[in-house]
Amino acid sequence: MNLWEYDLVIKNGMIVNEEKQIKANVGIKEGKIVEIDAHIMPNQGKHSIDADGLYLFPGVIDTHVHFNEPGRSEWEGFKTGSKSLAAGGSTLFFDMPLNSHPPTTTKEAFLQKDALAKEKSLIDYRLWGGVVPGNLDELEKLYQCGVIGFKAFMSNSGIEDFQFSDDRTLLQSMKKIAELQSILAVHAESDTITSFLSEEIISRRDHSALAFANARPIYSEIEAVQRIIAYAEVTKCKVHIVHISSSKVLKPILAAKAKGVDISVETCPHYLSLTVNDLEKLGSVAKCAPPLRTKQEIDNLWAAIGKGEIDVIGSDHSPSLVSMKEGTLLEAWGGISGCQTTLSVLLEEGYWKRGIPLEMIAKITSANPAKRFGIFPNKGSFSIGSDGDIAIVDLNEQFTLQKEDLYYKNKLSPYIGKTFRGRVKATISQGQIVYSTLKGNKISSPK
Ligand SMILES: NC(=O)NC(NC(N)=O)C(=O)[O-]
Ligand SMILES: [Zn+2]
Ligand SMILES: [Zn+2]
Repeated sequence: MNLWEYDLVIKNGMIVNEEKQIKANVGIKEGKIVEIDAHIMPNQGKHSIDADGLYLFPGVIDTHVHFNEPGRSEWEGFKTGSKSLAAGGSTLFFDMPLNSHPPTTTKEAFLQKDALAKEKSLIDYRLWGGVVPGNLDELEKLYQCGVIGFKAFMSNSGIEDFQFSDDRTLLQSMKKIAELQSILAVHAESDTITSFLSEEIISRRDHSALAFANARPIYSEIEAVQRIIAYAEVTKCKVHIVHISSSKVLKPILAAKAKGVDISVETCPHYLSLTVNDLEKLGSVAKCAPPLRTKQEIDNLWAAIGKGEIDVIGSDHSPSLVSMKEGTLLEAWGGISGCQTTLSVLLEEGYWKRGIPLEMIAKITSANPAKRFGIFPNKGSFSIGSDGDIAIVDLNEQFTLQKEDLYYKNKLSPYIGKTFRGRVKATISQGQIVYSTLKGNKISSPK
């Protein structure tokens, strides 16, 4: 007979879901939420957490990380990557097909990566499959392996072993992905525009932040988005536009949605908090593509979030060796490490500075991604029968991020030294406490 009714009880926390906040106790058993009630007694749980004064968010689903394993595990890896996510309140991630080697463009590569993720990840995960010129015949096999969706680039990916897709590759792959009823995530920048403009600054040897940003302009994103929308209309393929840097890119996406195109959109914490001036000041630690924009663009993206126009937040954690961030801005690795700081950035910039409701933050970090990628309500929901995936947050705790706080293999972050209000105190993934800084009478286990 089981002595305990629940494996874990979290009492007195304020539960935040996409619609409302309620104060209740939560009972978790065998990895699932089995009770949400004002009356569960804490001693009914084998383990218990006193969350009085704390907020319980549905575990953050990070739809966009590059953990580089196998092949480039010196850059990150499933162990350090998932530990960083857990420390930031994430309980599920979708790993991108590129920056690992081999890239996840074949069934064999999928199986190799999946075995490593299974062995090493602290939290739950899914893998993206890659679309590259020449791997059309692999898409169905990848789908059968259980990929969460497919990813293609419309411009240079920054890495030799993952080529961007020409228009014909896009059309053929989208037709296939539509048949499979899966989804294509797209890095939408025009290669023609970005390479044309980049050649100019390279020949001028202009290494300034503004030159880099101007060589990857907003209209290059808009052009790519418009083209992919046209291809979505032709093929009826579901699409998801990753990491938009400006609300101007949102306009054609919203217009397509209104016309019935099955399209969704992601932005990242860095487009919601950092500007091209920060790139100038911080250097290549803040280099990414598309690049950081202006304060006005940040405000406009937040306004769009307030209106519910952005579906999903992904960190686009794209780490590298520290040495790859040295040298000039044009040579340095393009990608920001950010998977640990998503919730803190959203709480500071969204909730505290701009009054974005906590429910909206829960929606774009958890409920929406789960719905869009077909895993709701098992994931992304605070309800009976859902996975016990919870981030316990002290909204009022202020902290200044230190390099030593980071669990990344390479401790790079544009947020080191920045102060945030809202700190993750513990993370529960499928009922297991995978991260906790709760102490003393706040957390108890059988003696
Ligand atoms: N090779 C990359 O990881 N690229 C990533 N880099 C960025 N965003 O700067 C991305 O997602 O495009
Ligand atoms: Zn990208
Ligand atoms: Zn990425």
